[in-house]
Amino acid sequence: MEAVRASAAWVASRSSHVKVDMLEIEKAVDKIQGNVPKVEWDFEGIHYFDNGPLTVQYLFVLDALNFCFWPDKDLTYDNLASGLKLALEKDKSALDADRLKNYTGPQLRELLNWPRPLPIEEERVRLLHEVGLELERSFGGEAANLVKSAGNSAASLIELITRHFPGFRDHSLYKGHQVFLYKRAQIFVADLWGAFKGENYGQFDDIKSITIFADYIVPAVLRELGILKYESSLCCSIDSNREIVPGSEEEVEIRACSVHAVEKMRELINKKFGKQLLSIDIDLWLWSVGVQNMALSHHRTLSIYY
Ligand SMILES: Nc1nc2c(c(CN[C@H]3C=C[C@H](O)[C@@H]3O)cn2[C@@H]2O[C@H](COP(=O)(O)O)[C@@H](O)[C@H]2O)c(=O)[nH]1
Repeated sequence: MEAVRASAAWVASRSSHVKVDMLEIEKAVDKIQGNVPKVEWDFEGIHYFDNGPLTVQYLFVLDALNFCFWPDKDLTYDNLASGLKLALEKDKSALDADRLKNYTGPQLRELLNWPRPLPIEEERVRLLHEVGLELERSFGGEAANLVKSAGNSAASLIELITRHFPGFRDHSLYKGHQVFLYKRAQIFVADLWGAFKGENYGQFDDIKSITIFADYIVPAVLRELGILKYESSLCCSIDSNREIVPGSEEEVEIRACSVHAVEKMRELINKKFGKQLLSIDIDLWLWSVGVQNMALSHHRTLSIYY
């Protein structure tokens, strides 16, 4: 994803509220001697997997809704992944395109077995409808056909997704420049790759083009490691749980600098230790550290992108 890598670097070079500390990247890399702890995809054991097209449908719906859990303090990504899994195990047609087109908010809650309205529920419902309609119109109702159309290319799949599904167009304007982060489109590719272990629907010959997924957990871990430095008013806002406006310089800088910092970390590890590490490997390690550390404060932005 050259557009993501390039625009993240562009933001990092002009950033004023967030800085990437290269010395701290070097220290972190030396500390682990270039050995990024290997974290297995689905280390939590919460995802649906049957090695076929229904898994692809599951992952696409999962990543269509994979954003903004924090407004409900009890809701996490785990609830979404395991809720959709249980729903599918009960009813194999629960995620069929014609069903996705018609879910209401209360039905979605019921599907996920969640007792109260979900954060930004109307948007979640709208995005489900968008997925159902467009899958039906252009891909015979099946996310598996969307993946097949990309011909084992991660970059082509991301292009297809962002062309057909506006809800996945995770971009913003920063100092007059269009910045692409494509978090949910990229994480869908990574989920396919992880679930199918690089084969079948998970075979992507250019998997190394994927960057990390700019969410609200990885930046918090990078800050904790000292790799991201925030100016004091931003520190204050985050530590006091004040919301950061979507599309603000602060928000774009936090996300773009996270992508850029991990790209620099990966380049350094690969150069210094002769490895072929992927950004996905670093992402899953940092993310798993972050979600297990409940004390980390993260930035809070109401967004459908992450
Ligand atoms: N960078 C990055 N962000 C990720 C994930 C995942 C899950 N990936 C699955 C794939 C394989 C594993 O087995 C994982 O289960 C979710 N998120 C983001 O985190 C936030 C939710 O946090 P909390 O509210 O605490 O649940 C939210 O923005 C969500 O979009 C990841 O891998 N990387």
